[in-house]
Amino acid sequence: STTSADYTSFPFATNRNNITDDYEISPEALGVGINGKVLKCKHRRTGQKCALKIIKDSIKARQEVILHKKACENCQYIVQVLDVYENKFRSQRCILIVMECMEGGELFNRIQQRNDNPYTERDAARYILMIVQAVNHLHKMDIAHRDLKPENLLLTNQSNDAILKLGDFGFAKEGHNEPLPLTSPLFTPYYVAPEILYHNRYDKACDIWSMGVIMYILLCGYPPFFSEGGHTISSRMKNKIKTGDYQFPDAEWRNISSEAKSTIQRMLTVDPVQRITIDGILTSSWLTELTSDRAINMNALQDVETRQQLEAAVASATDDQRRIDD
Ligand SMILES: c1cc2nc(N[C@H]3CCCNC3)c3c(n2n1)NCC3
Repeated sequence: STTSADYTSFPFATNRNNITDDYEISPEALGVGINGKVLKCKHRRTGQKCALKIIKDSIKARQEVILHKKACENCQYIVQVLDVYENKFRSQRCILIVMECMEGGELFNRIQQRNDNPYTERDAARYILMIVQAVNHLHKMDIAHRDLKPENLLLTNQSNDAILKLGDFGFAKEGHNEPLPLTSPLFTPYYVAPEILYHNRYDKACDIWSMGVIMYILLCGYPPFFSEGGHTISSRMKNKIKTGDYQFPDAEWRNISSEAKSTIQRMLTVDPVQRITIDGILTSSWLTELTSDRAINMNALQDVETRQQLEAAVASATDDQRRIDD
């Protein structure tokens, strides 16, 4: 069960010494989120640049750290947790998470910089595939992230072939590990809620919905659901979300494949039970065609380059031979 007891002690060693013994912390904030700031810091011994998140100690804070550290192991698409410290500042107990520094910043800013020319389907698919891999890794560990958004998707560097990684596990939740005692004679089914019978599967389904919104934005540059005017959510916008009322305006969506649109439609399905799962996305024709023919294309491209290099080499060797003959 996920009672508080599970999160009072860390299942891994944390550092109790003062973090400034090992890291030089710069006042420069890399980013600001609702549950904490992220500062730049540098490992004194190795000089490695890192990111530091300081959160007030609490059961929720411990849950975030435990799930983030567990999730990042064996997954290159989740921001790596390098160190965890338990320190006290002015008698306030704090948890400090040292992470790899994602120098490319938030995907959110990258999308904004592109303002009116959104990604090509291929570029978008490159990012979406990395997000899908991260979410697949989480869902296979029975973890739901529950806060998927471009602000929590970070890039390793400023280049176009940067790797996209998922961070910020402040809302993450581990599903029920043990099966419910549905079969136990002591279990009275009269009072059990439907979501319990779904084994919290709808938690994971909300990640799929969020991915659908992110995929939509990557392909056209604006969100499927928005409120006229300001950023605050309006009741009209809420109703559009509840009824799955969105469009694919022709101007931006005319040249986008029907596979991409149908994949988005399966992700933006209002009923969580009908919504496509992460396995459904991994085996979707849009992703498989794109990644497979991309692989083929990559090989073909390399073949062409190799052939051109060979021809150039032969040509220059022939010139040399002719000069020698002359
Ligand atoms: C690791 C973690 C991290 N978090 C960051 N920013 C956080 C701020 C809160 C919302 N999610 C993203 C930034 C980073 N990094 N690097 N580099 C630039 C900005």
